[in-house]
Amino acid sequence: MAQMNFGGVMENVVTREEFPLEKAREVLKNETIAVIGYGVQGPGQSLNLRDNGFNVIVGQRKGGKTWEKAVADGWVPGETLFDIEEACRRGTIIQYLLSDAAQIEVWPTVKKHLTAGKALYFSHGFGITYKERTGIVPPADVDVILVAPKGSGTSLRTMFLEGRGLNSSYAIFQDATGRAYDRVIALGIGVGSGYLFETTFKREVYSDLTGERGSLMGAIQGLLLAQYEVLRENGHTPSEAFNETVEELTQSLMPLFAKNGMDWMYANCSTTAQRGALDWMGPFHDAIKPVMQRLYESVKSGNEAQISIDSNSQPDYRSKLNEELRQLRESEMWQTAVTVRKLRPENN
Ligand SMILES: NC(=O)C1=CN([C@@H]2O[C@H](COP(=O)(O)OP(=O)(O)OC[C@H]3O[C@@H](n4cnc5c(N)ncnc54)[C@H](O)[C@@H]3O)[C@@H](O)[C@H]2O)C=CC1
Ligand SMILES: CC(=O)[C@](C)(O)C(=O)O
Ligand SMILES: [Mg+2]
Ligand SMILES: [Mg+2]
Repeated sequence: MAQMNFGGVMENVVTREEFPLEKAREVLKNETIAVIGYGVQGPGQSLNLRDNGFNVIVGQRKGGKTWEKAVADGWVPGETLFDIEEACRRGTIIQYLLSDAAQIEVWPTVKKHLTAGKALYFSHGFGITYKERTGIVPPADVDVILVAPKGSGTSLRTMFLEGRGLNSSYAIFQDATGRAYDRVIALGIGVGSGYLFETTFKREVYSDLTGERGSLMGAIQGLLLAQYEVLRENGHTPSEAFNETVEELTQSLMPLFAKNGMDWMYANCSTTAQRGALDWMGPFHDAIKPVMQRLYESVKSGNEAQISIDSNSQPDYRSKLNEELRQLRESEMWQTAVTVRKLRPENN
């Protein structure tokens, strides 16, 4: 375990150098890893595990698009692809990668096959942390562990194929066998993580729900739209409003601060821009902070979890989500984006 200094605070980080793939294979050589669910994380994690030489099977509802996708990806029905119950029976490690709402519904089936010494693995602290709402309470004689890739399962797979790893956080909720640490780290390496950051189930779910509702997904759309609207309301054309709000951010300025920090991005802009940005970052911060605090409280109280459980357990939740995504796609700002993207050098 390496100790690293993050802005003056020391934290534990596991590196691939200290826990190489060969060691991970040795730790898990007698295990059958059953990946349950083949949505977004399921394919990324199971294919990386398979390519890394682990003994892995997939459990998925029979029929339907995701079963077909698993077959297309080379999982063989009756050999490495089973219905959920059979995969749970065969697995010594059960990677529970159904959507968080579906985990509640399928829990009785999984629980039945959690015999002594098995491990139950999550990629989110949701089910365990909000157990009063999910009813997910594992038996005391199994390991309960977490590896949460900090990004989409799609990126986990593409970055693995590029020979890079996506960073993940890891946690141990219950160590029944004395092997929970070795198991969780070996799985973290196996699914294609780069570095593994230590956390707890609760801290993982609180930060993850805040991040996706906040700067990563919810707040970013709110911020961009507010600026786009103000520009449009003041007579600016769609292309001008979009270029000045989104395109310049993602194509020019975001890569600069991703690479070398915000001060470096600022330093590569005009002195006029730097003066204005340094003056306005304060007011924006002060306006947004109360909303962030409200969001965190809503996460902590379980309110956000309950909203997601209630909506995502409706039979028509997929079509409702798709309808909301359609409205976003067809908004003027994101329709302008379609035309602007065509003008990028790589699309010409
Ligand atoms: N999407 C992502 O990239 C990330 C997801 N996670 C976590 O990983 C876990 C899995 O998430 P996703 O891959 O997004 O899941 P998902 O929403 O793509 O669903 C996974 C699978 O659940 C199956 N499923 C849905 N309802 C079912 C039901 N009632 N019975 C049986 N199967 C059902 C679907 O067929 C699908 O194969 C969750 O805990 C999530 O929070 C963590 C990091 C990123
Ligand atoms: C991709 C990811 O880590 C998210 C945004 O938290 C999620 O999909 O839940
Ligand atoms: Mg996340
Ligand atoms: Mg999330």
